[in-house]
Amino acid sequence: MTRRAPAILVLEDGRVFHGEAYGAVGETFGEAVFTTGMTGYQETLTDPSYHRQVVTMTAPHIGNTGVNREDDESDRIWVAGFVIREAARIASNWRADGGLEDELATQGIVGICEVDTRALTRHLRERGAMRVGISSRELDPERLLARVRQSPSMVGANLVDEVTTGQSYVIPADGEKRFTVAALDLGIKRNTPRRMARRGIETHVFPATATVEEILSVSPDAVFLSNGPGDPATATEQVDLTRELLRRRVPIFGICFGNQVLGQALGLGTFKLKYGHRGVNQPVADLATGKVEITAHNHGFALGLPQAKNEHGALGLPQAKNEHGAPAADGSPADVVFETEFGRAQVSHICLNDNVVEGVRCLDVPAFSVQYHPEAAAGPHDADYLFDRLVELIEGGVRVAS
Ligand SMILES: NC(=O)CC[C@H](N)C(=O)O
Repeated sequence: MTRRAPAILVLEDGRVFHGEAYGAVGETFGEAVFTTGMTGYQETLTDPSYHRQVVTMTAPHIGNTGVNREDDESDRIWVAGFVIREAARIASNWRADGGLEDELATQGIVGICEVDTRALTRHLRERGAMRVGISSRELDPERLLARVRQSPSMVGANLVDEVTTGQSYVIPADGEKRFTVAALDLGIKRNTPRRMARRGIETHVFPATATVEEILSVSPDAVFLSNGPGDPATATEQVDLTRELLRRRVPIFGICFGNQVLGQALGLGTFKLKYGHRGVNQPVADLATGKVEITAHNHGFALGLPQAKNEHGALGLPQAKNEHGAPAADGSPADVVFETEFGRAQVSHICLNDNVVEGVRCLDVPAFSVQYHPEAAAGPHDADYLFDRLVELIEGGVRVAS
């Protein structure tokens, strides 16, 4: 085996990791984040929500299953850089049609391997997500650090226009068409229309700049607000559009960035989590049923309710109040109902690791959204029922006060 070129990774706070070039040889900058998924590197790499992020895989052995043409979540790799511990020397999977490293190199994605990813992850958990640079060209940490500190921050980054489709397109229903959904592409993953198609939904995907008139021109039964990269506080156009849809009582379902957009349309704020939630084993409670689901996450921001501060002075879940404004008897978060311009809304889901708001549901207009990923690419599938709730919402079967 030929020796790899040396590479360095330098964090904004000056911490340096040494490794070897993996994928394209070169230099890259972005926000350093980690994901704990033991599987699904291909879905991660091609998820547009990771645009401008340098992703560290905590799974220690990456590339084992190569890459295939079926698991891509979009038509390219979006991560700004890729950090792994050990590169698999052989790709072995019946669906593989290439190796991961070749794919990264072909797409010009700079990566680094032989990094102590456990130490890097612990550092990010202690200090929080921060900017990072990887280089297999500039090997002087001080010089690279200066460039890291000049690179743009994720806070305030408006990235939706960089990932959205240029043209609208249609994903047909599987079998008989029952419904039409207009999806606003803020960085949509391919598996979402696929999950909808299974339920007889034809999805019309629109660019992020679509107007209400354009969206309503396909007579949608519901509007879907997709996941996407960047700081949701910059999504003012999409928030305005969502407010107009709420005013017209068009059914709405949102995922991740879409949840942050719906939440803002309801008057909530967003805030940056210390190091975010990324992985495929995050426990979420559905407060309507009391069930806990294991879910896929990829978010660095979350919705905060106006009074939202927990005992650590952070995170999204407020002091539980019932609809009369009194503290819930058992402190149950299920009673977190808040007033919006569009009637009452409720926190529908929370993350059991840290109480972050993971979903909201309107009680007086037909709209709901979740911060995590029911499309489950890559897995697990516990939250698939949310697409059934979308169908129920369309059919008017979801509890919507008159
Ligand atoms: N997956 C997503 O939609 C991410 C939303 C947003 N960019 C965040 O980091 O929170």
